[in-house]
Amino acid sequence: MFPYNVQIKRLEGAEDMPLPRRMSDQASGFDLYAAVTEDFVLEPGKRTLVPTGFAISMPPELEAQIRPRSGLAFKQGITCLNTPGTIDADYRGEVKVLLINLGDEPFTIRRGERIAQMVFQLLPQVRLEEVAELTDTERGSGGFGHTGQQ
Ligand SMILES: O=c1ccn([C@H]2C[C@H](O)[C@@H](COP(=O)(O)OP(=O)(O)OP(=O)(O)O)O2)c(=O)[nH]1
Ligand SMILES: [Mg+2]
Repeated sequence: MFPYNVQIKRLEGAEDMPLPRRMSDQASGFDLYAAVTEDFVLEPGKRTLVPTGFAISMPPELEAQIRPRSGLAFKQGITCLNTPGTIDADYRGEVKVLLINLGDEPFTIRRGERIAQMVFQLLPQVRLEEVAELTDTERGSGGFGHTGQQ
């Protein structure tokens, strides 16, 4: 049922941190815990890179996405600035979460709080092939709302 093994390594100073965790059996995301060493106040309109205290290694056909938690976004305006954040399969550094406060109030990031979630995705292996002409389609180059609003 779980065919993809992803290795996870706790980083120095994060021995006490919970590992990313699914909060229900079939949750898409593993919730990520802030590994800040002290409380950090994120003022409205500001952004910060939050450590998680771990690094991962996954098979090349996977990527991981860092996504916001909707509760934090709805209640406090806290989201990921670069959502979805991309964790490349060959990245071995600490997974970090780029949070921004789009709310009206300062938001305190505390160690051990769940601040985002990590979703693994299958990534098709693609190589780009340069050509002089592309195939024709009905849409052609129409886009950006060319079919109208309704
Ligand atoms: O939310 C994020 C986004 C990225 N990363 C790490 C893992 C990822 O593999 C690496 C590079 O991310 P990305 O490709 O998005 O950033 P870049 O600006 O293109 O940096 P690089 O030139 O290092 O690829 O940074 C995170 O830890 N959290
Ligand atoms: Mg990159």
